Amino acid sequence: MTTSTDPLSGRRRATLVLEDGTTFTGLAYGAIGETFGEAVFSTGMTGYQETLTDPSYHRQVVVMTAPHIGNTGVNDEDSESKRIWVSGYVVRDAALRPSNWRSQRTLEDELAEQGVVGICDIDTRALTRHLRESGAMRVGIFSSTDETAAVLTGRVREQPQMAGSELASEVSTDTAYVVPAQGERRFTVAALDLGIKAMTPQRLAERGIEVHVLPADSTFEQIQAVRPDGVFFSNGPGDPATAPQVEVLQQVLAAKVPFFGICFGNQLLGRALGFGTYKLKYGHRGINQPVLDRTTNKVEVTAHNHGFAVDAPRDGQPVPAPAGEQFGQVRVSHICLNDDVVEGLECLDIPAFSVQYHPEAAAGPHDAAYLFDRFVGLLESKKENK
Ligand SMILES: NC(=O)CC[C@H](N)C(=O)O
Repeated sequence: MTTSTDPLSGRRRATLVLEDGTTFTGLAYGAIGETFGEAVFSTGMTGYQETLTDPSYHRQVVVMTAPHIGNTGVNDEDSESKRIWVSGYVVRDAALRPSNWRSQRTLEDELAEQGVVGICDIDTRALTRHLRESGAMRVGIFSSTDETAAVLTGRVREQPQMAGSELASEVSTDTAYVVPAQGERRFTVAALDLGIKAMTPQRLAERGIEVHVLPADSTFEQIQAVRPDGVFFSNGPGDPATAPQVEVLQQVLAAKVPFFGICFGNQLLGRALGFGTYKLKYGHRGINQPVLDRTTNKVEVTAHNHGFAVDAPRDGQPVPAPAGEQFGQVRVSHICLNDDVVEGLECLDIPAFSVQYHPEAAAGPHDAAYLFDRFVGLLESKKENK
């Protein structure tokens, strides 16, 4: 494949190679070099800064279906963590210059500075359709090698699969920290950082919760040490089937400490209750996914980023938790209206629930903000019964 310079744009040529041998030729975007990951697509039309900095995208190459990316630049306020986590970035038409009153730098400079290899000027519709038909798969982006397509395909196939990868430990905080409650402190929550997005503790703090963010390898004793009124498990990258935190969560549930989980946290609640998790063909990523909340029968438009899902009875009928009597009855509380994928779990006998999507809404619609209030409700009822 050639890495010669395109005379019109002055950019180097770059190649995207999927593990099935499909290749797309475009132009280098961001850092020059090579990168690998799982190719996934996001349908969000805004919020690329939040997407790029969401630790759940660790080891994924994100293809944006919105054709024009970079228009609003990058600022110091919207990042969901301290760095960009995607391992590669694929866009159709990179904005030549940002135009937004909040913009402080260009997206391309940010990608280059953080060493994120990307590609632009490829047919992202064709690539997305391919991923939709064939499923998410391993991919490489190359802008610094002249090796043949066959050689590059072979190198892509040597990369680890997403299924079976334990990644939360690679993105979690090394040390615990506290996000103070805004206004009067009403509750203390221990939040296990499996790849937590900055907006999540923020949403809790806004409701008078002091949030103790703890490293992913925290033990039940370390969680108890902050004397929490409730426990939260965050979003995060990787395959939930590999997560060692399930045992800790079972201890939390057995102790009847109020629990709320988001995304990876929902998958871990599913596994702690004895359900399986499985890999979706191409996942849900975007900010316009319709979900039904069975408690209110309301439909909400929600932000998603998940490639795995919980395998639990979808009809919403309560069933005994397969992991044992101590967990009581559980039901699927939320369902995706596009494809019937499980989007939420609710325990009926212990104070625990979770959702597969993103009520913190960064980026995304705020329809699901009520879930944080539901958690506060659980914390309140537990405190009253103490
Ligand atoms: N955003 C998340 O927490 C993602 C969870 C998990 N890694 C998945 O892809 O399904």
